Amino acid sequence: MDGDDLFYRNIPKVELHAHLNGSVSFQTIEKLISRKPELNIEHSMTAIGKGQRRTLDECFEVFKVIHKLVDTEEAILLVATDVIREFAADGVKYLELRSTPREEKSTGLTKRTYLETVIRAIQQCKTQGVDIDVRFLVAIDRRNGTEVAMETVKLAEEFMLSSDGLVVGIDLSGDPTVGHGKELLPALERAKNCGLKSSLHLSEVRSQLEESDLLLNLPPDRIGHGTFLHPEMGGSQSLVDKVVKNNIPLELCLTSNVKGQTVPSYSEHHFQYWYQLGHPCVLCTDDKGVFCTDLSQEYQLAASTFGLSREDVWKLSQRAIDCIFAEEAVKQRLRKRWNELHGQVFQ
Ligand SMILES: CNc1ncnc2c1ncn2[C@@H]1O[C@H](COP(=O)(O)O)[C@@H](O)[C@H]1O
Ligand SMILES: [Zn+2]
Repeated sequence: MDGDDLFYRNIPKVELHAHLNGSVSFQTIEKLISRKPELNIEHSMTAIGKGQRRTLDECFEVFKVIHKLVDTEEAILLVATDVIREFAADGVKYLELRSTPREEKSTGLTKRTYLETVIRAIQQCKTQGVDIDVRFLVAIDRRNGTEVAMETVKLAEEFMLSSDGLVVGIDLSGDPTVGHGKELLPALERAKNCGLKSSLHLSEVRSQLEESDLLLNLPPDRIGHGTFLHPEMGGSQSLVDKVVKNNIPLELCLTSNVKGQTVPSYSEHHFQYWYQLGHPCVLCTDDKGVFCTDLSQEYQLAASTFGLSREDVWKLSQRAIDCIFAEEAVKQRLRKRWNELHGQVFQ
C-alpha cells in the first residue's frame, strides 16, 4: 500500500449506504461456496471486477445468486459479522447497514429471525470490541408491492423498539424499473409517523421523475443516488429545489453507478453538481462486494476525479457525521473522535 492509499485508509469514515448482501467480500463468498458446492456458483457470478460493467438488470441477477448462498441464520450471521469487520478494517467508524428481511421456507428462515440474526451480529461485534458503531435500516424491496412494504415497516417499528436503538430506520430499494412509489406511500408515511428515519433510492434511473416528485414530499431523511434529479440529467429544477430546501443529504456511490452503467463515467458523476452547490453529499459503497470496492477507494476516486485536496476529503468525511440517523450523542462522540484522529492522519 502506498502513502496515498494509507491516507484514505486512515481517515475515519462514515458509511451510510451499504446493502448487506451486496457487501459480501470475495473471502466470505469463498466460505459460502464451500458450504454449498452443489450450487456450482463461481466468483464471476457474484462480483463485477475492475473495468467490467453490467446493466442494472444484470446487477440484480447477481443479488439473486448471492441470496442462494445466504439462506440460513448461520450464513447471515457469518456475512454480517464479516462485513462489519471489513468496514472497520477499512477505517469506517460508523456504519449504517441495510438489508431486506427474507424468508426461506426450505431452511426455516423467517423475516423475524433474519432481522434478529443481523442484530445479533451487530451486538457480537460490539462485544468483541470491533472499533465501529453500527446501526441498521430495514429495507423495503419495491418489487414486492404495497402489502409487503407495510408488513416490513411494522417489523421495523417493532425492532426499533426492541433492539436497544440499533434499528434506526428504513430503506427503499430494489429494481428501480419495477413498481411505483405511489403504491408504497402508505407504508413510508407510517414509517415516518412512528419515528423511523428513511433513506430512499430516488431517481436511480431516468424514468422516475414523477415518482421522485411524489416521494420528495414526504420528505425522506436521505436520498440514495438521486442520479437523475437535476436538470442536466433530465431531472428538473423543482426537484433540486425540494432537495435543497429540505436539506436532504445524498448518498453517492461512484463505482456502483459507473459499473451499473447509470452514469457513463466517473467525471460525469453527479457528485460534482451537488458538491459544488455545497449540498450535503456522503460518499458510500452501495455494494462493496458486488462492485469490488471499499470506502477508502471511493474517497480516493472522488478526490482524483474531482481534484479534492486532502483537507477537502477530510471535511467530506467529517460532514457525513451530520447525516447519520443515530441520536445526537453518537454524533458528538464521532465528532470528538474525528478531532482526536486529525493530528494522526495529517502528521
Ligand atoms: C445497484 N443499485 C441498487 N439499486 C437498488 N437496490 C439495490 C441496489 N443494490 C442493492 N440493492 C438492494 O439490496 C439487495 C441486496 O442486499 P440485501 O439482500 O437487502 O441485504 C438487492 O436485492 C436490492 O434489493
Ligand atoms: Zn443502494
